[in-house]
Amino acid sequence: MATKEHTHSFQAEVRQLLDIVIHSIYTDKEIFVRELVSNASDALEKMRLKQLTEKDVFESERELQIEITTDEEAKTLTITDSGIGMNHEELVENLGTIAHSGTKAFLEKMKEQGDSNADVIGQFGVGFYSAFMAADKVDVISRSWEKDSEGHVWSSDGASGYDIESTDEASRGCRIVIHLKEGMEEFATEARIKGILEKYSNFVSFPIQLNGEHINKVEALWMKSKKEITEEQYNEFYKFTAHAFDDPRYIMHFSADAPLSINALLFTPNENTEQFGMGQMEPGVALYCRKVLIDAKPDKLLPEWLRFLRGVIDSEDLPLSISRESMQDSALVQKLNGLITKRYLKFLEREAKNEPEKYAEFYQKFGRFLKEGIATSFEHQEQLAGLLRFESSMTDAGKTSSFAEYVDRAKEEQENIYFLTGLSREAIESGPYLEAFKARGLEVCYFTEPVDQYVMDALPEFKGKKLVSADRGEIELDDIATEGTELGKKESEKLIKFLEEELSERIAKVESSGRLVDSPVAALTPKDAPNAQMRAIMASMGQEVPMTKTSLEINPRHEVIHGLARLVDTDKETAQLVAQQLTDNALLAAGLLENPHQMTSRINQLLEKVVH
Ligand SMILES: Nc1ncnc2c1ncn2[C@@H]1O[C@H](COP(=O)(O)OP(=O)(O)OP(=O)(O)O)[C@@H](O)[C@H]1O
Repeated sequence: MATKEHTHSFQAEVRQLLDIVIHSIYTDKEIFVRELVSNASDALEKMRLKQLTEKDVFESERELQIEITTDEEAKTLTITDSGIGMNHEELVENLGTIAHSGTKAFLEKMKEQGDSNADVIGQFGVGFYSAFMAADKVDVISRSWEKDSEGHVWSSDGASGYDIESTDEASRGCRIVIHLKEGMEEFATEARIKGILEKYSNFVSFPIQLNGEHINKVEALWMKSKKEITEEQYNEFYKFTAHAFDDPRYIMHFSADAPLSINALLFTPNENTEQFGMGQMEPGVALYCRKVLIDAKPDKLLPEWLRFLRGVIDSEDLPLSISRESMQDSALVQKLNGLITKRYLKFLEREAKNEPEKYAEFYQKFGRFLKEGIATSFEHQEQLAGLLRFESSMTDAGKTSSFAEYVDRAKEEQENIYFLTGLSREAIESGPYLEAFKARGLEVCYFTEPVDQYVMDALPEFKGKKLVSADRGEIELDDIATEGTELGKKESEKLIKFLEEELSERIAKVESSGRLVDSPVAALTPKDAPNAQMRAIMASMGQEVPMTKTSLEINPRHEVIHGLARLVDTDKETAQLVAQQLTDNALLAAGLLENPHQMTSRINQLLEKVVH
């Protein structure tokens, strides 16, 4: 029963805010339910803490919960909590002025923009006052937890001010009655409210009853300690949040207090659906703030190449009202992104070490994402490079290795890590480049996926060792003693001169080197020019492939080279044919031969000479 009447004016800033809220064309009006439920949950949490220390609590036996009722006839939505409540002074302070910084920032921004831009509400959230987006009158019936406190009814139409009356009929906590304005009747229907609660408030720690039905039955597992959770619970939670039918491959659950307060539960799914040609996955790690959903599919929370992860990240440090648009620029979100990505990669490092076979399976399905990470940004390159797996000239077919293992196997003074890209292990091993490295005991990593060319182009080094493609002309390899006598210096110079003249249209440079073992010649790609793999990718993408002349390396110990050197003096015509054919052979082996048509007639000419 009301006994005393007060009439209060809103602080000027509140009036300004309400004016914007009421007249805004912001479409996501449902967020006011989230804001009010979140306030109720905060008030309950404060009550829970009070009960630990205070003896004299009003209605101390009352259950801590949120009750929501809808009344279609009266066009009202009522949200009741048994939290700490507010006394007269607190009602004036909290619901008549603007206290929290988020709303202040909101008003600043509005002033800057000078109009009631719809998006801005979504960017900042306006807490309690958002109720006026849907209401033409709001009653707050509240009684503080303190024993000697009185109950009050705060009431406003969101215009100039509000009334506060005392009442002796209030229970502890807050009952907020939203009188819906015309066109907002949907918020008085049970189904609509149920949908909103399921979307935003599924994991609120206190029971939420909607018209007597308990709605939020799934626990916010990520806020609990690992020890309290069974594998079964994790799996069930994964299925619930990721809409999955199978169990996850990896579960990573951690919490941290510094530098940010984070509770994260991340699931790596079993299958990579992108492998089945099902299109690009959507990001699926939801962002929460103290168990209240901020965004179910934020696309800037983690790097794009982690889009396969599912689960939840909860950070107390984020304002509840942070929205999709403002997330991208939020320094906090960027920090979260960096921290969590690092943690996840560390997690994978541990898994790879402890259970290499399980990791190999993961890598087979999800390695592509790690490679995407290397190719698209520098930020986590070193960690990502450490997670790569590949076959090499020192592993058996089907067995993989890592860069760290490569470095362990290499001699300490070896400054480079050598690799080759190709279509398959066989293609690389039958190519012209490997023999020089094999003969010197140098390991070469094999990369056989088309995307590898981009990955290796983007990756300059691993832990101080340069990554060098073994088909590059500028690599200096030590001379080694192999069988056969070397061509004399004079003959060699003469032969090189002849070859450079004869091949000038196709070849930039001819050199004699100790690199080759079994082949008479090899074509090497100059520095910075696209190699065979890259040229194939460019051509398949319809890009113009630049003309680059390769250099030709000759093996001064090879019989064919010795023979050719003799022919230069004795039979120039045959020498020319042999030189051209050797070049074609080298380009063909390197995957660089663009015009094979002349080969057949040339081979026929050579055959004629042989059978004569
Ligand atoms: N159900 C409630 N029970 C007790 N106090 C409440 C309740 N709802 C709101 N309040 C008080 O009113 C204040 C203002 O609420 P409002 O929603 O505008 O901002 P906030 O909750 O502080 O900020 P935000 O919503 O951005 O987190 C709260 O800080 C709280 O003290």
